[in-house]
Amino acid sequence: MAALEIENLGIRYGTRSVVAGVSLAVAPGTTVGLVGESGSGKSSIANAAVGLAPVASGDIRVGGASTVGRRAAARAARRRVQLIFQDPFSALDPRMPVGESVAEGTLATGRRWGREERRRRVRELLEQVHVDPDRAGALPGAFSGGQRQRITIARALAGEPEVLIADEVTSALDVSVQSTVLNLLRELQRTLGLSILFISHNLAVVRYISDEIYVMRGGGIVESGPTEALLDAPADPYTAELLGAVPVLGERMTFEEAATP
Ligand SMILES: Nc1ncnc2c1ncn2[C@@H]1O[C@H](COP(=O)(O)OP(=O)(O)OP(=O)(O)O)[C@@H](O)[C@H]1O
Repeated sequence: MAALEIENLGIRYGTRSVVAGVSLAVAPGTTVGLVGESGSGKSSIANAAVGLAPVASGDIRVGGASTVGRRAAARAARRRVQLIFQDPFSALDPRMPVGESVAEGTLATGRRWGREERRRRVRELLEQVHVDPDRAGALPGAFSGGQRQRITIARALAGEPEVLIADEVTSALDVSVQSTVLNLLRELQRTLGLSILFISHNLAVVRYISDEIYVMRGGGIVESGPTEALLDAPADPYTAELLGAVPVLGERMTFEEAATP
């Protein structure tokens, strides 16, 4: 069974349809990339998975359980998904010590936490994302953009998600910092067995991290497949166009070179 399964999804804001007939699956412990131009509906899909965008038709399931609707079972299924947003500068409350932000993330587990147990958990999570746990009392302003993004990842992990949705998580970061965040996600996936839906408009970034890729345009999927097969022989002209716009990561090219627009 897929960790995340989107079936024939339709999303409408009022009368405006922005996503139609989208189906995709993330197998357990894998990363699926969702790539496409701005406005193609990627973020709407991410938001719909956690109940922040209106599902007009179809279904989104986590481990077989539907996340759509107001029933308690759907709310519980939505808690099994954590979303990490693009902007590490606005994602953390500037007046709240980062350790408290991470501690808040544990609420999504639905369990009660003792004070000492939570404190230990926050330290462990910060260590997991390579942020010094002794800095848990510092405000977000004391950290760099890359560190803040890692702290938002720690907060998402605090909810013990089965599925992590990363929406343009590297877009606001300098290219030199992007690869450290991507490598962290790869490492966490290995150690925690996470399933990841990784959303970006940047094909080089998606290629670096994804086992499979879905290409989106105008609210629908135009093509999908295993990363290398899809990029070696794109069947859709739009994929070829996206591919033409970025240098290909090769043996001689570093991630930084390939990701620089
Ligand atoms: N809350 C909303 N209300 C109305 N329209 C919205 C809302 N959110 C997004 N849209 C519209 O839905 C369409 C898809 O937007 P979405 O953000 O999902 O695309 P995207 O591929 O993630 O693009 P980007 O990378 O720019 O965020 C756009 O035309 C956008 O204007």
